[in-house]
Amino acid sequence: MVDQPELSHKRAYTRIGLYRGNIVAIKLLHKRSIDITRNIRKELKQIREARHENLIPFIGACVDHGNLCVLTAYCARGSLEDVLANKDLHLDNMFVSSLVSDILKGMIYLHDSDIVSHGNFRSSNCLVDSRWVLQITDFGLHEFKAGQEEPDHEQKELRRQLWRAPELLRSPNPPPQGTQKGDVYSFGIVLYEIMGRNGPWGPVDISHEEIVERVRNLVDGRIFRPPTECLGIADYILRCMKSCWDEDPEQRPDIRYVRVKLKEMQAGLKPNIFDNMLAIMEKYAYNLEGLVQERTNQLMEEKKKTEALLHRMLPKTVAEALKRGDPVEAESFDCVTIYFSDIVGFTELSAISTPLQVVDLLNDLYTCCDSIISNYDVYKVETIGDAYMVVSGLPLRNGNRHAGEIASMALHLLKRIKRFEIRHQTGEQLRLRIGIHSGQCVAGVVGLKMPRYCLFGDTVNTASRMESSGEAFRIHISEATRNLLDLLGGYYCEERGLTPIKGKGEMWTYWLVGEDPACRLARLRGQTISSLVGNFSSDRFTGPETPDLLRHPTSTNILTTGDSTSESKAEIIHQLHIRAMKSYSKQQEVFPGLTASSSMLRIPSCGRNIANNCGRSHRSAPTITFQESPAALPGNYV
Ligand SMILES: Nc1nc2c(ncn2[C@@H]2O[C@H](COP(=O)(O)OP(=O)(O)OP(=O)(O)O)[C@@H](O)[C@H]2O)c(=O)[nH]1
Ligand SMILES: [Mg+2]
Repeated sequence: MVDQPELSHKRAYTRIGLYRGNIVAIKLLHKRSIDITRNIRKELKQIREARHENLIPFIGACVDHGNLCVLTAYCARGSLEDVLANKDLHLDNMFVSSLVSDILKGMIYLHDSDIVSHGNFRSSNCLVDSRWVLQITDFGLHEFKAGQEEPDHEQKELRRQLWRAPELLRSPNPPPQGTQKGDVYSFGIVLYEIMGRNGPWGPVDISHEEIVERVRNLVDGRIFRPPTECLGIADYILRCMKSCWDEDPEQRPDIRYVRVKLKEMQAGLKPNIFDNMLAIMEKYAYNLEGLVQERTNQLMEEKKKTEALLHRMLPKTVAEALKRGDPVEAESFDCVTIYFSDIVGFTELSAISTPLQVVDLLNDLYTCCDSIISNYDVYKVETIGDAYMVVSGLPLRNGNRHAGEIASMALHLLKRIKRFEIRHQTGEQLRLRIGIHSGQCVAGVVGLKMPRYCLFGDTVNTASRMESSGEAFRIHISEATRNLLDLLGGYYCEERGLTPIKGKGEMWTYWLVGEDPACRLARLRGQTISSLVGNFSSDRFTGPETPDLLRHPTSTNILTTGDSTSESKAEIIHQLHIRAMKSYSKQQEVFPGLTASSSMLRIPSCGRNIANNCGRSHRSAPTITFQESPAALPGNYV
C-alpha cells in the first residue's frame, strides 16, 4: 500500500492510498497496538461479509504496531455533509430522492445483517462515489476501534451527539453499536439536513452543547428538535421526518417502514441515480437531436431565402454559376427579344401623390406584373421607377420562341394593366406604353458588391426607343420582331408605317394587336414533346390538331437527353405548357373592352398574318384580339 498524503490534501476529503492499483481511503486508528480477540475477528468477518452497493466496501485492516488503520473503498465526491455544504451544487428532486433512497437501502441491509445497527449514523458517514451512489461508512468494528485516543475527542464526540437519539444521550453506558431505533432517529436528522441544506439543526442559533443538552433533557416537558417551519417540503416527508425523531423510540418506524413512507419520493424515477442520469442524458441527447434538426431546418430555410433572393436578382443559371464560384463571362446572343414599358404621365401622377403612395403604387404594379411574367419564358432585367425591362432568349436560348413569349406576355400585361386599380386614385387608369424589339445582344454580370445581370447592345436602345415612340395602351414593335412573330404564327399586327425613331432615323414599325392563344399553346406542346424525346429543336414547329392541344404529354413519352441545359429547357417548356393550357381553358370568358370570337377573326391590316400563321394552326380554337372595342376596328368580323 502506498500512502498518498499530498493527493489527499489537494483533492481528497480524507487520507488516501493505493492498494493493488486502486485508490483506497485510509482511516487511521489513534492507538498504537491491538490484540486480535475472538470478538474482533468476528467483527472483521461481519464487515467483510457486508456487501451492498450502498455500504462502503471494506478492503482490509492493518494491524501493524503503530500503524493501525482500516482501508475502505474510496468515494470520490466526499461525504454527504461535503456535498450538501457545496452551495455550487444544485441538487434537484431526482438527486435528493436518489440519495435518500440509497441511505435507506444501505440501512435496511445493515439492520438485517449481523452488524444489526450503525450506532454513529450521520451525514459525514454517508459517502458519495463518482457515480453519485451513496455508500454508508464507519459501521461495525466497534471493538476494533475502541480505546482510541482521538485528538479533539471531546469536540468530535459533541458533534457526533448532534445526530444521537435522546435515549442514547441519556444512557450512562450507551452500546457502541447503538440501536436500530437510534439509527432511525439519526436518519431523521440526516433527512432534515438533506432537505434544509443548512446543517443538522438548521438555523438554530445556540451552541452544540446547548442543543445536545436540550435534546437530552426535555425543557418544561417539551421536546427539542430542528425547526421545520421554513423547510417548505412535502407533507409526507415532514411527517416521516418527525416520526423518525419521535421522542419515544417505540413510536419511531423501523427503517423498512421509513422507506415505505418515503416511496412517493421515488415516483417516476429509476432505482439509482446513474440510471436516472442516463435517462436524463438520453432525453437530453434526444432533445439535442431535435434541436439540431430544428436548427438545420432553420438554416436550410435561411439558405433557401438567400438563394431565392439571389435568383430574384440574377438569372438562375448565372446565380448557380456564381454560387459555384465559376466565372460568368459576358455572352453574345444572336437574337433575343427585349420589352420595355413605361407609364405615360407617371411624373404628373407622382407629383400629385405622396412618396409613400408612389411606392405603394409601384409595389402593387410590379407585384401584378411579376405574377404575370412568371407564365412566360422571360427574364425581368430591371425596373427603373415606372419603367419595366424584360427579355426573352437569354440566358437560356430558346430559338425564335423569344419573340412569341415577349409578345404574349406584353398582350397579357396590357390586358391586366387596363383593369389595374390605383389605390389612392380610384377610377384612374394606368396608361401603359410598351415597346418591343428583337436582335443581337450581349449579356453579362457587372459589379462585384451588388452584381447585376445587364444587357448591352443596340437592340437594347432600339427596344427602349420603340417604347418611347409608342402610344399609351399600345404595343409598339419593330419590323424584326414582327418578322419573328410572323414565323411563329398566331400574332396579329397592324402596320404603323415609317416611324421616326430618335437616333435611328425612320423605321418600319407595327402595333401588336392580338394573338391566337391556341397557337402558343400548340407551339409549346410541340416543343414539350420534342424536348422530352431529346429532339429539342427550337426552330421546329409541330402543329397538332385541336383535340390534342388540351392533352397533356404522357409521361411514357419522357426520354430525357441527360444534358442538364436541355433538361432545364424541357422543364421550362413543360411548365409553360401546363400554365398556357390552364389559361387557354380560362379564356372562354370575354375580357371587358376586348373582342372575342370562337371563330376565325379577320383584321384587314393583319390579314396576311392570320392567313400565314393560322394555316399551320387549329382553326376551331377561339381567337382573342386585344382592341379597345369592335367599333374601333375597320372591316367585318366573321
Ligand atoms: N472522499 C472520501 N472522503 C472520505 C472517505 N472517508 C472519509 N472521508 C472524509 O473524511 C471526513 C472525515 O471522516 P471520518 O474520519 O470518518 O470522520 P467523521 O466521519 O467526521 O467522524 P466519525 O466517522 O464519527 O469518526 C469525512 O467527512 C469525509 O469527508 C472516503 O472514502 N472518501
Ligand atoms: Mg466517518
